[in-house]
Amino acid sequence: MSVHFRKLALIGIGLIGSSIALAARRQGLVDVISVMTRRQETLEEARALGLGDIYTRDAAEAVRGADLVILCAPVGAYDTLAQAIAPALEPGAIVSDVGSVKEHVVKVVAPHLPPTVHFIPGHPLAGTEHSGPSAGFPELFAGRWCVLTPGSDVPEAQTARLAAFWRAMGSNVECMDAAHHDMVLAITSHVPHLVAYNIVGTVADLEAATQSEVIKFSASGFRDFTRIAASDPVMWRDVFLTNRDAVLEMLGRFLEDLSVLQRAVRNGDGDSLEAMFTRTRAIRRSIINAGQETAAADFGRPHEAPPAPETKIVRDHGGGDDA
Ligand SMILES: NC(=O)c1ccc[n+]([C@@H]2O[C@H](COP(=O)([O-])OP(=O)(O)OC[C@H]3O[C@@H](n4cnc5c(N)ncnc54)[C@H](O)[C@@H]3O)[C@@H](O)[C@H]2O)c1
Ligand SMILES: O=C(O)C(=O)C[C@]1(C(=O)O)C=C[C@@H](O)C=C1
Repeated sequence: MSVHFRKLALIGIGLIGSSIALAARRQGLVDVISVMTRRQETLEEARALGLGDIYTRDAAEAVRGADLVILCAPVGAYDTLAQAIAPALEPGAIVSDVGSVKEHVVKVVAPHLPPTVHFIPGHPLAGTEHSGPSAGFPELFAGRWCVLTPGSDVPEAQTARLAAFWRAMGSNVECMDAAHHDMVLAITSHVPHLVAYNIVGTVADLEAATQSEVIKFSASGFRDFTRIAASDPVMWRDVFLTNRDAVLEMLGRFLEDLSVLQRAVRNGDGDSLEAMFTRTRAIRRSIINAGQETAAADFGRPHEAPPAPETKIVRDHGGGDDA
């Protein structure tokens, strides 16, 4: 099993696409990188940064001859992009993506793909609030999880090959089914972003209404929220349009728990508040400790031999054939 690919096609070259280009190049995982994007201006930016070897606005041309294709555009563009690349895909190629939602991706991409390719949706749980080709950096995936959601028809060796690619870029890899992914990410990523967008919007409205300098004197806790709320508007619009059910379910749970806190504040229930905050402080500390352990992995050395496949299977995939 080889972790090396002849030609990697990146369809979309923003924060995630450019980080893959830089990491794959640095680790010697690919011979040729073709870069496709919709706008000429973005393509020229990618070219100036030297992110690839071939630059095109034609998605079919980008994937021709590629043995690894990764969709790195906002998920709202996937349907059209899948249709465009399908006739040009090389038999045996791995087709993957990095989208923040997974059931929708399976639903809109899989029906267009020929049966000769291996479709393995993916999601690196790593990012920043920045976007565009110049936002990428090769260490983005180091010590971070990458979730793969292969359908049951995908040979294990192909999933292991893609998992080895992500591990060579520094990621830990876990497989799960698409619906489980969407539920977990709804509460750990999508609802937190919604909360950040909301609180920053509320503060801005209050500032305008009271004509006071609320934002100028904001403390660092609020500034942490503004970082998240600065995330790409198109990407996040698409996340909420395509993971609606899971987000609404988790938002309901979140609002119930918030009203428990509201009651504790109203009643002056210090014991409940302190117990809650003690629990969440412990969670933060355990995340930081776990992060330090995984980041200590030996990422950064040029990739020499493919690591043994040790991809963890969390659940059988149940969503691959719903397309
Ligand atoms: N930003 C994050 O934190 C993060 C993390 C993990 C996964 N993701 C996922 O990665 C994907 C890309 O996100 P990003 O942060 O790199 O976004 P980005 O805005 O930085 O880049 C998106 C790129 O997609 C391309 N693009 C946009 N519309 C297109 C279209 N219609 N056709 C072809 N190309 C198009 C452009 O090259 C653009 O630069 C999204 O699906 C997102 O859900 C993002
Ligand atoms: O660090 C950040 O800025 C992010 O928001 C990254 C983050 C997240 O952790 O929620 C955002 C969206 C992704 O799909 C994966 C990662």
